Amino acid sequence: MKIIENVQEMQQLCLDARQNRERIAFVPTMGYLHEGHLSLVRAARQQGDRVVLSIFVNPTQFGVGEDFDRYPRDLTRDAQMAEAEGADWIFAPRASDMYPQGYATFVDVEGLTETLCGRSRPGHFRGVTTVVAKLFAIVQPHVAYFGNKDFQQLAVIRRMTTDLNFPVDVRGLPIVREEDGLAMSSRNVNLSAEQRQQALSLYTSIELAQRMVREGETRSATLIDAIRSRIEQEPDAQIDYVQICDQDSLQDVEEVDARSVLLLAVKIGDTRLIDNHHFASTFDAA
Ligand SMILES: Nc1ncnc2c1ncn2[C@@H]1O[C@H](COP(=O)(O)OP(=O)(O)OP(=O)(O)O)[C@@H](O)[C@H]1O
Ligand SMILES: CC(C)(CO)[C@@H](O)C(=O)[O-]
Ligand code: BAL
Repeated sequence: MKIIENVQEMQQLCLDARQNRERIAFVPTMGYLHEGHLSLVRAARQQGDRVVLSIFVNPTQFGVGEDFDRYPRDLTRDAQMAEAEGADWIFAPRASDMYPQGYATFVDVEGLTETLCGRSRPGHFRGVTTVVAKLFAIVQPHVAYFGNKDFQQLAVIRRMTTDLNFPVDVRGLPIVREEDGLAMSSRNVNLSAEQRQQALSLYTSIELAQRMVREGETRSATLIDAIRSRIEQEPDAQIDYVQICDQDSLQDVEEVDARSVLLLAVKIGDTRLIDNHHFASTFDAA
């Protein structure tokens, strides 16, 4: 496995791979890998001749006062984990090469970015779509893998890919959870043992909502009240949002059906966590 830092070198390797008719499967990440990321690498390994994993803590998607400096980083550990899963190339550029002096171009997806994380993190998705557009141009993947954990991010990236005619097959894969249900996240390492317990309230409140829906409750307001009460029992929890939205428009819905998604963002101490649940599976199981 090779680690490439240089933008031009990465682009040339990928151009050559495409010329050799190799299928490029791409997994964009911010590193500090866990099983969630590795599930994407495994899927990419099955589909691609070349598996490219990017590791880049993208400064443009962090707002002032957010956790850019605290974001966990360990390239040596990441490289070992990626190699064990069969990644071919790690692309780990420097911020000054991705955004050199004079950089002036940004990609903005309208509508979908105005709610949920877009509302509480102004400018966040502009940074995400800008860097993903750049990564697509550098890596030129045939297929790219993202996690459903970042449900809104995936919707925004699909919109951008369609609107800008990127010839990339964007795929979303299921949320990987710890044994007790906590969604895996690089940020989980920033939780104290006590906060780690409290963080479980995101998942237990999702379970509560599922139970209520199975028992016949479909009013979003009632479900959201129950979820908020559950999370508010935790002393260090501060709810950013609890919303139930249509899977495509991301607009709030009053009644839950098989197209609805529950989305949560909660700060536990200084650590902001997200999670979600698509109710299609709840209705299927009923
Ligand atoms: N638990 C998970 N299950 C499946 N995919 C995941 C999971 N966590 C992250 N991913 C996906 O991995 C990709 C890279 O995400 P990223 O590097 O931001 O990791 P992260 O753990 O989500 O970090 P953080 O939660 O701290 O933002 C994204 O497509 C994301 O949706
Ligand atoms: C897609 C992404 C790699 C862009 O920086 C990031 O937002 C992430 O890791 O989800
Ligand atoms: N996975 C989303 C990256 C971020 O929180 O900035």
